[in-house]
Amino acid sequence: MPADLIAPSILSANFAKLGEEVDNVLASGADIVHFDVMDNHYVPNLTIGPLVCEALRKHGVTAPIDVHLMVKPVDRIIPDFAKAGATYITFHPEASEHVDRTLQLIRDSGCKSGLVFNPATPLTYLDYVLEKVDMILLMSVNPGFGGQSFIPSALDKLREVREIIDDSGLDIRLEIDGGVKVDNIAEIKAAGADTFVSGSGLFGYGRDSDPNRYDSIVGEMRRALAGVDR
Ligand SMILES: O=C(CO)[C@H](O)[C@H](O)COP(=O)(O)O
Ligand SMILES: [Fe+2]
Repeated sequence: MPADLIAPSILSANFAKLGEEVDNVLASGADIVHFDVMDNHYVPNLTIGPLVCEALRKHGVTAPIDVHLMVKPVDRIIPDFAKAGATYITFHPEASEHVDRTLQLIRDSGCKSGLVFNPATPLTYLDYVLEKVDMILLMSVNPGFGGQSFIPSALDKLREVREIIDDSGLDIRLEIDGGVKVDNIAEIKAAGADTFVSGSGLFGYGRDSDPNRYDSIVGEMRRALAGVDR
């Protein structure tokens, strides 16, 4: 069974001291850094690019960096993120002209590849490309902003994807993104997720981040996860 990975979304971190924030949340026991890239075109918000990813690597971050691309077009930014130190690069299939080519480009760039599904995006995008996918990311909010509420239909979708992955016998992570908190993380794992993005639930969206709380929140998430089977 794949290990549970906690993936703080730095979208809700204090950007004025990002390196410190990432160090603190990783020291609290989080596993991978979720890096939200928004282009004010595919989604109505604008965030960070390869320079910031590279800066985190230069700062000394060695944990995997999970780049969630919410951009259109997709392909031209992939080599830049690979050079900047991305570990995973995931993208929304409807933002790519050629999904198979984009997945291949990510792997050829030396990164792990993933497809992201919005709440209303059908899973048929997985047909024919499953063998080129290292991660499936299900959105449990509509993309563009942190701090939104978990959309419950994502639980059924998780169960569906868990079955697809298990039936395939492939080594594919199943990540959930949006509205994940201490109080719902257990039922999300029970539905099949193994990688849990949490932004506002960890850093605190719209209020001051408090590094002293990261230990206790990551600890509470771990305890909640330990109590359920996938
Ligand atoms: O991709 C995202 C938004 O498009 C973010 O990763 C996501 O919303 C995480 O933030 P929160 O845990 O606050 O929902
Ligand atoms: Fe994300």
